[in-house]
Amino acid sequence: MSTDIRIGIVTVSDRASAGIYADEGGPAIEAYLARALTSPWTPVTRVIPDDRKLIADTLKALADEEGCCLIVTTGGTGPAPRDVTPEATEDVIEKPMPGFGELMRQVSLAKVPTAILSRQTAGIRGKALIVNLPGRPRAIGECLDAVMPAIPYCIDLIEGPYLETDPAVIVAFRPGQKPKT
Ligand SMILES: Nc1ncnc2c1ncn2[C@@H]1O[C@H](COP(=O)(O)OP(=O)(O)OP(=O)(O)O)[C@@H](O)[C@H]1O
Ligand SMILES: Nc1nc2c(c(=O)[nH]1)N[C@H]1C(S)=C(S)[C@@H](COP(=O)(O)O)O[C@H]1N2
Repeated sequence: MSTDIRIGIVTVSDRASAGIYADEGGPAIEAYLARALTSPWTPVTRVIPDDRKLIADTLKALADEEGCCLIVTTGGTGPAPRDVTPEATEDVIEKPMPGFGELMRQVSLAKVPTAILSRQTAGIRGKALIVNLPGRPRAIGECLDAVMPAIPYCIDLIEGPYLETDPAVIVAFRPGQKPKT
């Protein structure tokens, strides 16, 4: 079992990558994970435009070369012509994990009726779990609160590192194990 926990954080936004606005999404994901995880980990961050091949190449590099066990993307999940993050994710994953998108849309719908416009998905590439989040920075906590309890066990199952969480923030669920409270 590796102890070097590396997590990819990818902002997919034409405007943030061009410097038209400051990227708030990547830092919000990093801040969320810094609160939720007690295991030491290293963020590997990227800010890139909405280009299908570039997104796919970035996800591949983070999984295969950077050794990230988890890669969280933000942005480019909607219906606009340039929104291609789910397609790029599907280009590189070996196993789709549709439950992530289903649950995130379900919880998001309680916050905003346009939650159904996000095509956010997730999947496994090698020993990495890739999870898409919508671009709006406030969507990050809304979505991660829902799926984070299942992420450490998912990473156990793909033979990644053991992620410990702060139970005051996220109670990680591992079947057969008493949850740490
Ligand atoms: N990375 C980000 N940092 C800060 N604000 C963001 C970011 N991504 C999106 N937003 C905000 O959320 C709104 C909706 O996101 P939208 O779907 O238009 O952007 P996107 O498709 O993710 O990025 P872009 O249109 O620049 O490629 C934006 O108008 C912006 O205010
Ligand atoms: N939790 C949550 N989900 C959300 C939103 C949000 O504000 N909060 N915005 C929605 C909107 S308005 C859009 S267009 C889609 C896609 O956003 P994206 O293209 O920025 O990824 O995500 C949806 N999902």
